[in-house]
Amino acid sequence: MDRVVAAERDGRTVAPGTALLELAGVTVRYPGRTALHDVTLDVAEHETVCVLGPSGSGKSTLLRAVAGLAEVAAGTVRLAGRDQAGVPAHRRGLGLMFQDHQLFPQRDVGGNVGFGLRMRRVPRPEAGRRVAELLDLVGLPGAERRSVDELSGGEQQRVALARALAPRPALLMLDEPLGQLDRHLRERLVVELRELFRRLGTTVLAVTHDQGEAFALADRVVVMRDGRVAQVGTPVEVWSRPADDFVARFLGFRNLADATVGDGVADTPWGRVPVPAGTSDGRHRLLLRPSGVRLTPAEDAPRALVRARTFRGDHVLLHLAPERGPALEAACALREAPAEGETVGLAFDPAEVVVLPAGAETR
Ligand SMILES: Nc1ncnc2c1ncn2[C@@H]1O[C@H](COP(=O)(O)OP(=O)(O)OP(=O)(O)O)[C@@H](O)[C@H]1O
Repeated sequence: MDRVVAAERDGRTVAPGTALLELAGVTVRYPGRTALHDVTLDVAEHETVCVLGPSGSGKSTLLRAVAGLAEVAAGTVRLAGRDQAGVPAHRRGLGLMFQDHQLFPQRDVGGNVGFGLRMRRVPRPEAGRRVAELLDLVGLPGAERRSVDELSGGEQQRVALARALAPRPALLMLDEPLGQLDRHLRERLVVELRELFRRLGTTVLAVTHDQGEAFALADRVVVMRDGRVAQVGTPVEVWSRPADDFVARFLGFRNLADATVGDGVADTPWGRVPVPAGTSDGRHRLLLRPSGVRLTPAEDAPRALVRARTFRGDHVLLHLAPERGPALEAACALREAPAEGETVGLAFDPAEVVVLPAGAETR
């Protein structure tokens, strides 16, 4: 496959190219509601971008706007520099794989994967070669003649992926690509997909509500909230510096409170908490990562009751009811974890305190 060879040669060693997809101020309205507000986003060539967000935040609408399946009320969608206004969905050169991947049950695996090639009148021998190559790539070598309804869910998902990739789309768009699979299979497929996209040099825009999946797959993630972009960044950036209270809560953090900082220490509902060097004085919103809430035998430390413990594999999450302030979560090694009902002293590690903008509380 020439493109595979080229991609393997150039791969990700080339500097990120220009944006393949550019959304500028894109707004989409449905009757009675605006599903996307003024969304601006670039996806570079060879990049995988995952759109994350709660149900109803506009993730699918964003894909639909790019695909030409939702009317753009304001703003522009450009692909390879060309404005897509008025370009019908089937002329945008996109590969689509939606959650209900709907293989054609009356066609065998080869018929499904080759569907887009027949539509494009790719000559039979070449189409056959490409189908075989793609089945190899997705880990189903020689499966051409198998019937799709005898495949497992994961295998069907791979066939759907091969079908989306067959016409060599400039941009592959995935909507909850692994949504219906069990966790174990999803975790495995996510690694395989990432590897596959790297080899092919595919540019991908994917939507998922699963944070783990997005972080494992994406070069960058976009967190959506109520039709707007709440944050864009690499998984590490978003995880280590959530833009605001909403993103922090979406990522599963619960230890959030208003605080007043002075001389490197914050006054919080839980007591005094040291903050990272360089934090400006004044009002802030603080996130205390559970890993930064430490247990201490110090007599003068603020105290908390251990209400519950949740086993998390490599650590235990303690659900604490502090004497002062709202509930806190603390991560602690299994062998050091106190029992439920014990009272413990608390200390806070400034390296695990994240300072969010003041007034960022969202709920
Ligand atoms: N065809 C439609 N007509 C009217 N409203 C719609 C339509 N499609 C979506 N919406 C609304 O637009 C908003 C965004 O929907 P969208 O499907 O983009 O969200 P999502 O983030 O993909 O959600 P989910 O994770 O549940 O799939 C929602 O409030 C939804 O109810």
